[in-house]
Order: sequence, then C-alpha cells, then structure tokens
Amino acid sequence: MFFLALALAPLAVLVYKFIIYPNFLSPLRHLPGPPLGHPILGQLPTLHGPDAGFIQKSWFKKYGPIVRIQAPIGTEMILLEDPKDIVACLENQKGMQKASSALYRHIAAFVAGDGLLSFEGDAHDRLRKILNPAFSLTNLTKQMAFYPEIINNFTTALDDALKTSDTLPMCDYLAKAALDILCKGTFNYDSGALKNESKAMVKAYSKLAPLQNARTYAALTIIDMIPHGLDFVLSKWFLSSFSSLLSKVEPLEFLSIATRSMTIIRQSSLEILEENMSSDNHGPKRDVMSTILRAHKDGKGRDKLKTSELPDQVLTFLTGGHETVTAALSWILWFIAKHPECQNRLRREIHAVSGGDVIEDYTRVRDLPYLDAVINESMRLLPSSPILRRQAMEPTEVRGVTLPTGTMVYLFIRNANSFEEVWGPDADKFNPERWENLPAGLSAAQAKLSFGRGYRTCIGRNMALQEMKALAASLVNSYELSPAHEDQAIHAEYLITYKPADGLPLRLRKLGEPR
Ligand code: HEM
Repeated sequence: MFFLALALAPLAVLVYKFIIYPNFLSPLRHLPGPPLGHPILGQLPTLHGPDAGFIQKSWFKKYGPIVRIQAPIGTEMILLEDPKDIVACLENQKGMQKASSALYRHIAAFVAGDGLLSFEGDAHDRLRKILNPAFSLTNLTKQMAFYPEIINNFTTALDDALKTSDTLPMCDYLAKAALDILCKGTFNYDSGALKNESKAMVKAYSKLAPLQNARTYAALTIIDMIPHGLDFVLSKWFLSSFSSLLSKVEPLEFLSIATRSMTIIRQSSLEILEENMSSDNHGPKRDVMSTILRAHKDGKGRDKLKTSELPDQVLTFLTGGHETVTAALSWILWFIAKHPECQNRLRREIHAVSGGDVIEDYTRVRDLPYLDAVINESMRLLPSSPILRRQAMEPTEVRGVTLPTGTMVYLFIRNANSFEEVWGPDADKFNPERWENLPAGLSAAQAKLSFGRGYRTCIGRNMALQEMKALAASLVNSYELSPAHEDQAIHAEYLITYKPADGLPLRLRKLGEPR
C-alpha cells in the first residue's frame, strides 16, 4: 500500500498542478485566455516562436487586454500589451521585479554572470549607481573618435566580399562591427573581429549565436521541469564531466557548444580585465572599464567593487551590448533595403552632411532627424527584445485585477509598440514619417519602449543609438541596399533577442559602380 501511494504521488502532483489548481483554485482562473496548448509546455512554444508578438495579437483581440495562459506544469502567466499597463509594471520597482523563475535565473547567470542584467533590489541599485556615469554624453562622444577606423574596417570587409558576390549575409558583418565597437568603446580592447584576426572570443560568439533558437528553449524548458534539473545540468561539475558525451547527444549538443563558448568568453573577459589593470591609466577616464577599475581601486563601502565582482561586469556588457545591437541593426537594414523611397530620402539627408565622401566625423550623423525616424520606426516594429518579463513580488493590481505574489507577467513590447489605440490604424506599417508628427500626447521618449522603461531601462541605450546611427549612415552613404531576391520575407527566431534566422542576406552595390 505504501509503495502504491509512493508511485501515485507524482501523478497526484501533476493532476493538482495541471488540472485542479489552474481550473478550480487559482484566483486568476476567471481571466480569459487561449486553451492549454501543448499538453506539457502549455503555450510557451508559441510565445517563443518566430512570430513572437504577432500570434499573441489575435489573443488580445479575442480575450481582451489582460490574458492568462498556462505554461509548463500548469504555471500561469499573465500577458499584457497595453503600453499604459506595461509602463506601470516596468515602473513598479517594489511590486514587480525581473522574472526570477529558475529558467531565467540560470540563463542570465550563464550568459551574463552576476551583474546589472541579473541582479535585483539593493545589489542592482548599487551597481547602477557605480556604472551610470560611464554612459554620460561626454563619454559617449569621446568613443566616437575611434569610429572612423572601425567603420573603415567594416566597409573594407564588405568591399572584399563584394568582389565574389553581390549578396552578403549582413548579420555576420554587423555582429563583427558591433563587437569591435563595443569592446573598444567599453573596454579599450581590440577584438579584431572585422579584421578576422580570429581571436578566440570572436569565434566563441559566432558559435553561440546560432544556438539562440526555439529548440534550445524547448530543451531548457523541459530540463527545468525536473526539480533542480537546471541546477544539475548547468553545474560546473556536470558540464565539465560530460562535455564530450553531450556533444554526441543531438538534443543536448547545444549545452556542450554553449559551455565551451562561454568558457572562452569568460576567459577573454579576464584577459580584457587583466590587460586594463596592468596598464594603470584609468585614472581620470570615465569609460566603462575605467569606471569599473576605479570603483575597485578607490571605491569606499558600498561603492567599492570587489576583485571577485570584476570579471562578471565585463561579461554583463559583452552580453547586453552585442546581440541586441546586431539584431536591431539587422532589422534597420532590412527596412531600408525593402523601402527604396525611404533609402533615397535617407541618403539625401546623409549626403547633405558627407557630400558623398567617407564620413570622418560621426558626431555629424548623431542628430539627423530622418535617420532618427528610420531607426525609431524599425525598433518600434521589430524590437530586439519583444517581450520583457516581470514577477509580482507582492499582491499587485494590474487593470483592476490583483495578481498574487509570484505571478509571472509577460510584457509584450512588440504589441505595445503597434498598439492601435496609440499608433492608429496603420500601426503595423513601416512609416518613418510618423515620427515627424507623433500621435497627440505622445512624446518621442514615451513612444520608445524598446529600450525598456523605469529603473531598469537600458543603460547602454544612447551608446547603442549612436553606434547604430554611425553604421547605418556609413552604409547608406556608400552603398545601395536591396533585398536578396524579389519575394524575400522576414525569417526570424527568438530566444534572448529577436533576430533574422537566415543571417539576413541583402544585395549591396557600391554607389558609383555599375548595376
Ligand atoms: C539596440 C540595442 C539595445 C537594445 C534594444 C537593448 C534593450 C534593453 C532592454 C529592453 C533592457 C531592459 C530589460 C528589462 O527591463 O527587463 C536593457 C537593459 C540593459 N541593457 Fe540594453 N539594449 C541595447 C543595447 C545595449 C548596450 C549597447 C549595452 C551596453 C553597452 C546594454 C546593456 C544593458 C544592461 C547592462 C541592461 C540592464 C540594465 C539594468 O537592469 O539596470 N544594452 N536593454
């Protein structure tokens, strides 16, 4: 009898979690939402599919502004798309924090370490206070001094490739340019990505990028369903002991590749750190690395960074500032290539500054209204982070519904960015001109949700914008961009960032050269 009860216990837990709690006990059970979906994963695969944000539009239409779905093992999630609700959640520092499910905690710790991206509460406030000054306008302007050299490497790499093909996989080139700018700007480190100097870190990133897909997500989700599954599978002991075995088991091969890549990236973070520590010239400078090292050397009390905290700060910025910029820039180029009339207007604006010559001073393209509008419009429709996650830390009211402590909340940035009540009936259309005349009552700052909002808003936002403007301007200044073929459509994938799944092949023609 005892053994029978023992054998039936897991079944009873599943029945409780899947059927009894969500259908009869949950205080949120009356909220409308789509059917269960996948019997184990619930609606999670739909949220993370290539159409993240699109499919959910029909849910909001059908069920209203607050939707309840079931995720693995009967967990409930609340989905929001109204910009007002999203902003209220993002600005609610006490009641809503970054989702702390085991899955996200593990992914964040694995790829970003212990830093701004993963910390909450007091630990987060402390780091934000230490690091904020590194992103001042003065520092960002100083960074632009090295743009001409890196952008020259960028266009040289494109010109070389154009000798053999007129169609180039743009994500590759953008990822390398973004890494070179990020490393030089934040760490004064030459990553040599565009010059193909085959530094280990560059290779490691190129192996990590293709792992960001729905299959990886599904595998991690399933492992997460086993109690302490992720603790075990992502433990140093497991990964180092079974790395070669994992590389032979196809569904888990990603763990082996990710571990090897992250080991190299962590090692590179240490090298970057050591190189800067030994140079000892970070005194009056205020870039990210100098700020980190000064907080280590001279900081007092709460403002001091311990030696053990340093490598993860480097990792945080490598993770936060590379993929996001690559994804956003890829979509910007996609829209420019797809809309020749927009491209021509943009080129006229840029040529008015450059005279059609190579741009030597990128501060001159930092405040061009139409370039700003094209970037804002592209990031509105295809944000790098289409969904942000929060968790209720206390009973929290959203749209008149009290969410119990622990409720997971998905904030649909992509839907909010094309919310018809705000953006009008053509909300889904690419129309940069709308930024010249924003909907009544909406300031440019309020209109941009793609960098988040509130106390966790993207710390690298202005750095990303100036870098994207420089790279996009340099391309439109010297090349004509068009789709790789007539019916080219968007192929996207989404795990951490929403990005092209096919590497974004585009046709490039150097201006002045024959068609
Ligand atoms: C187009 C490029 C970028 C986009 C779309 C983007 C988007 C975002 C978003 C939406 C958040 C808020 C996440 C949340 O509230 O859950 C965020 C936070 C963050 N971003 Fe960015 N980001 C970009 C570029 C960068 C760059 C270049 C850096 C660093 C150099 C960076 C570093 C960070 C960090 C450290 C955080 C955490 C801030 C905190 O929690 O205090 N990002 N980013």
